This record gives sequence, C-alpha cells and structure tokens, in this order.
Amino acid sequence: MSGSDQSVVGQQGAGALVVVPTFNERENLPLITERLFTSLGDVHLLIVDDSSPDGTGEVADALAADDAADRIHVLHRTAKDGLGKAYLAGFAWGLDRDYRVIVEMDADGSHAPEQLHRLLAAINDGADLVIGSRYVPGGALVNWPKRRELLSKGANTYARIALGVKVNDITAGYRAFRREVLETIGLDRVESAGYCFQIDLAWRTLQNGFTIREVPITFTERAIGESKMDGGVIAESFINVARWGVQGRLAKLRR
Ligand SMILES: Nc1nc2c(ncn2[C@@H]2O[C@H](COP(=O)(O)OP(=O)(O)O[C@H]3O[C@H](CO)[C@@H](O)[C@H](O)[C@@H]3O)[C@@H](O)[C@H]2O)c(=O)[nH]1
Repeated sequence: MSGSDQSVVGQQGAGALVVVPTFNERENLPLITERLFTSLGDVHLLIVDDSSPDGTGEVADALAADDAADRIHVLHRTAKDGLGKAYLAGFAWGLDRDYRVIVEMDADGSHAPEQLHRLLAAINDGADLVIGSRYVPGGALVNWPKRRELLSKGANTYARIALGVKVNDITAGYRAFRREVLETIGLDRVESAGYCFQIDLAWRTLQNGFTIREVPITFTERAIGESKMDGGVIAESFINVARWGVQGRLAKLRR
C-alpha cells in the first residue's frame, strides 16, 4: 500500500474515494487514472489488484509513487478472488479512513470518469446510493456485444421480478455510495463473491431503508484487454437472487 491517509478538500469530489479493482489491466490503468484526475482533481483513487500476472500491481505502485498530491493508493491482494471480494476489501479500506463517499468504477474505460460528476452531484443532492445507469432515458451502450447486452438486460429483468424492486440497472458497476450505507449494511453480510455483488449490495441498500437513484451514463465496451465474466458469475447471480427473492417474500408473509 502506498500513499498516506487524508481527507480530501475541494468541490464536487470532496471526500470521495474511487475504488478500481484490477486484474490484468496494465495498459488500461494509466489511461483511466489520467482521465479520472483530469476530470476531478480532488478525488482519491484506490486500486485493488489481485496479483495480476501481467504486472498491473507494479504499474499501480508506479502511478502512486508518481502522484505528488498523494491521491493514489494501492491494495495488493494475494490471489484473484472475484470482483465482489476485491470491492469489499477496497470499501473496508475506505471506511477505515475519512471518506464521505465511496465510488465503484471499472479500470477498462467502460465507465467514463468524465461522467463521475453526475453520480457525485446526485449524492450531494441527498441520494444514498447512486447507480450510473445504462437503462434510464439518456443512458447508452456503445460497442457492447449483443450477447452481453441480452445477458445484462435478462439479468436485470430477472432481478427486478424476483426481488420486486424497481431499479432499471441493478447489475451496473458504476456507483457511488454514501459511507453510511456501507456502514449500515455491514460488509461482512454481503454474500456474493463475483459480479452478483452488485445486485447483493443494491438489494441490501433497499432492505435497510436507503434510497437508490439512477443517473444516465454511457457504458462503452473496453478497447483493450478482456472481460473477466464467466459461467460461475452467472450461476452465482441466478441462485443468490432466487434465494433473496424467496426470503423477502417469506419475511413479508410473516409480518
Ligand atoms: N481485483 C480484481 N479485479 C477484478 C476481478 N474481476 C474483475 N476485475 C476488475 O473489475 C473490473 C470489471 O471487470 P470486467 O470483467 O471488465 O467487467 P465487465 O464484464 O465489463 O462487466 C461490467 O459490467 C457489469 C454489468 O453488466 C458489471 O456488473 C460489472 O461490475 C462491470 O462493470 C475491471 O477493472 C477488472 O479488471 C477480480 O477477481 N479481482
């Protein structure tokens, strides 16, 4: 880990930690870092690397060492352990410090740092969890393979019906949390290791009485490297969502 602990001062990004999980993103990481700090100079960045074989962790360390403003931090984990686990480790790191807002963002450029101000503005406006949504008016997909789009829309429809929630893009990975949401949910209660983690957190956010607001974003398919989505991720989502749906309905019946 590098960099020192400090709260951030400034305007829109003040007190915000952007958590970026990485696995084999050596070429993407410098590009997204540059774009992030060009867009919002007063956020902090935490890179959570799972010992990427391509040397992403060393690239992250070099970026942290070169940042004179000490805004970049790196968490090195020993093995690839899933997107959800990487985020939870990053959130725990952020909650241990003074950050007011914790952001999720991919390393591959799918989530434009230039649109982060939209998420932070909604937090400043009182939302508890803000989802950068592809499926609200103004949201868009660029170059995403048709099969990924169908999978994503299918997963969203399934989750909406099974859980009885109204979120349009509950699988989205571009998000901003007010720190109280994560503190109240309790990170150790989150059950999903993979991408189902996104649904898991949104579901628990609502169950704990917090609000979710969706703001439109443009999701652009990565130009470099490849997705780490696999069959295990899909199976975990299917099973967990079904289980939460049944639990939620039983709890309602008992009331
Ligand atoms: N540390 C770590 N990082 C990981 C791991 N798996 C993936 N990542 C990182 O997590 C980010 C997203 O992974 P991708 O594999 O590129 O995601 P995607 O298929 O494009 O999926 C995106 O869209 C989904 C919604 O449809 C989202 O659910 C998902 O979060 C993500 O935003 C990238 O920065 C990638 O390096 C892991 O096991 N460990």
